[in-house]
Amino acid sequence: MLITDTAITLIQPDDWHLHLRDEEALRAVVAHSARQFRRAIIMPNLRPPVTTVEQAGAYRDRIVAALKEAGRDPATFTPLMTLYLTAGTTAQDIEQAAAADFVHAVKLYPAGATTNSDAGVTDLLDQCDKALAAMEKYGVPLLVHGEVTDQTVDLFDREAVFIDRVMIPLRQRYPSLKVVFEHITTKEGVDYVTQAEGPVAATITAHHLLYNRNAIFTGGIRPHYYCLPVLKRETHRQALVAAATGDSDRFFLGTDSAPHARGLKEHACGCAGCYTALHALELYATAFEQAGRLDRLEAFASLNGPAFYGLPVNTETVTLERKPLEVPYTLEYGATELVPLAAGETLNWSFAD
Ligand SMILES: NC(=O)N[C@@H](CC(=O)O)C(=O)O
Ligand SMILES: [Zn+2]
Ligand SMILES: [Zn+2]
Repeated sequence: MLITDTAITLIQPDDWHLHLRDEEALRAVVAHSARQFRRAIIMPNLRPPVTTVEQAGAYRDRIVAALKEAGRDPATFTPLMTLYLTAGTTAQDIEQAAAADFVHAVKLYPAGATTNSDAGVTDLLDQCDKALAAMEKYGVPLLVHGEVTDQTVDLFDREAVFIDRVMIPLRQRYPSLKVVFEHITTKEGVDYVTQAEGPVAATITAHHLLYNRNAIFTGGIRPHYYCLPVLKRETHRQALVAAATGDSDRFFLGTDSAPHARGLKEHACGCAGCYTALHALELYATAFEQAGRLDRLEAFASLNGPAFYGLPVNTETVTLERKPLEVPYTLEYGATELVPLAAGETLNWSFAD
């Protein structure tokens, strides 16, 4: 990694948590991720969800076609596909996933926890024993949206309660199962991942590093800062920054870039998700620079993820220049519009093409 007063050059990063959607939306966003990242773990929460290897293969083909249509060489961006875990996922589904070179993980959405999670699992340990045992056996990682959906649990406590009610019993029953605690948002999440025995890691988004929950309520309600798990108080943000910029190799980059049409965000019941694929590395660099730890960006963005997934480190490099980047107010999104995170603000870094 090379850091000068005017630029940072690092091994090209990967995005270990990305929503690309489908059809028009996919065509509108895919080039943004392909511009900055070499690979990405593609979330399977489409409607209907991607539950089989066959569906994952077809989705991958649509991503590749969209890349070509956007004028990008598909050889420069590899979608790493995932399956959506349901009560119907069989050991055979997992065996097929393990045998398919383009499927890299299985994703747990607790039913009702987030966008397109209705097909998710209502009781993981009860419903998914055979699938989890097969994942442990074949080394297929389980990616978790780690929030309980119990309506008696406060929204801001759902991640911490998930650790006690689901994560700890899960890891006791399947101690060698690889688990990625996706988009962690709390000090409890950081502490758990730092201390847990066995193959456990976590992704952290740029928005959870940059903002606390005040961002949702600054001068009025700001729907473009609403995502799940929701932003937390400042002490949690600080714990996330310490984890991302610290010495543990268990934390790595996952943008959770989750596009929703502007009209569905600015709505009486607005969708959860922040769009960050446009300027992901600029946002992460801003957070690492604020912490005085730009030197840790490469491990977080480019080294720790491949090590956990057992994939090679990329050979290409990318450069961020210290040059103001004005984040646009809106982007085209099929026939509608998309509002990127930090719209209208100016960042100190610009990705160099
Ligand atoms: N993060 C979000 O707020 N939304 C994601 C789903 C998810 O990752 O939970 C989405 O698909 O829109
Ligand atoms: Zn999620
Ligand atoms: Zn997500």
